Amino acid sequence: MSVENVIEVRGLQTRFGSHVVHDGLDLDVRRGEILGVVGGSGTGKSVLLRSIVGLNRPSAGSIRVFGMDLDELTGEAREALEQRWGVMFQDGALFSALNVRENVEVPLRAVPGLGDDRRRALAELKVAMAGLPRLANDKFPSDLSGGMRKRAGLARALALDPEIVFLDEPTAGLDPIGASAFDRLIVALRDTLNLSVFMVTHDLDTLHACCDRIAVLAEKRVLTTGTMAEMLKIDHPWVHEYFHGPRARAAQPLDEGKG
Ligand SMILES: Nc1ncnc2c1ncn2[C@@H]1O[C@H](COP(=O)(O)OP(=O)(O)OP(=O)(O)O)[C@@H](O)[C@H]1O
Repeated sequence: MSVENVIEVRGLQTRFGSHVVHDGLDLDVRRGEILGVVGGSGTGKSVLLRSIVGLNRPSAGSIRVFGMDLDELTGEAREALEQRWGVMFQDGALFSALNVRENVEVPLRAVPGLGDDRRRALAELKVAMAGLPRLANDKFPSDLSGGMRKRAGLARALALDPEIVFLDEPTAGLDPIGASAFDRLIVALRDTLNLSVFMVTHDLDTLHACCDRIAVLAEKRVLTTGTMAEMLKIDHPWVHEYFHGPRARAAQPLDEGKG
């Protein structure tokens, strides 16, 4: 059975002035998978996410999402493609002057013919789906904990019933219990909504708990992709240190740690 790729990146080069961040980067994201993107600080994980969603223009190479190149689309066609994904940025990127429900309503305002009541009800549904209590709807970002802000950002990413969700370090800054609850939420949402998930993370527990495959960014490209079991066998200094270092051992589920 052939695997359907929802994202295909080929020969991507990204440069800022003389600083080359990506050079000859290839990556596939398969429909229905949770792909974890890891790499040292500054290897260009967030820039890759921003490039795929069209916020950063590549210097060379191609990025196709659902078989379409964002750069070749204009106007309504580009908007239609952009509405097939949702992005949760690292700090939630919420509008501080809007409460949680109003933040989630922002993308819904682009839907033609959606009345105020229905838009409000839909936003409240997404807030609930992101695991926030009803009373969170009326709170402003400054009144929320870091974990609640992340969930509000997730609710906004889900507003338009996306097929792909991009998550930039979803568990960063969360306590271990909050992070593990967030991991479970991501898997549950993928399963119930048939999402494909592109997730930048440093969190080894999240990689174990959520990710079907992992892509490692190093040397300006995707050095390797595979399952956690495959990562454990890679003989590259950074990959080995990352997946076998002290933190990795602590994150390993007990059955994997044996033998
Ligand atoms: N708009 C920009 N202009 C110039 N340089 C940039 C810009 N955006 C990112 N960079 C540079 O690109 C490199 C990669 O940044 P990026 O944020 O993608 O790293 P990262 O892998 O996500 O790191 P971290 O794990 O620390 O978040 C960094 O050196 C950063 O300074």
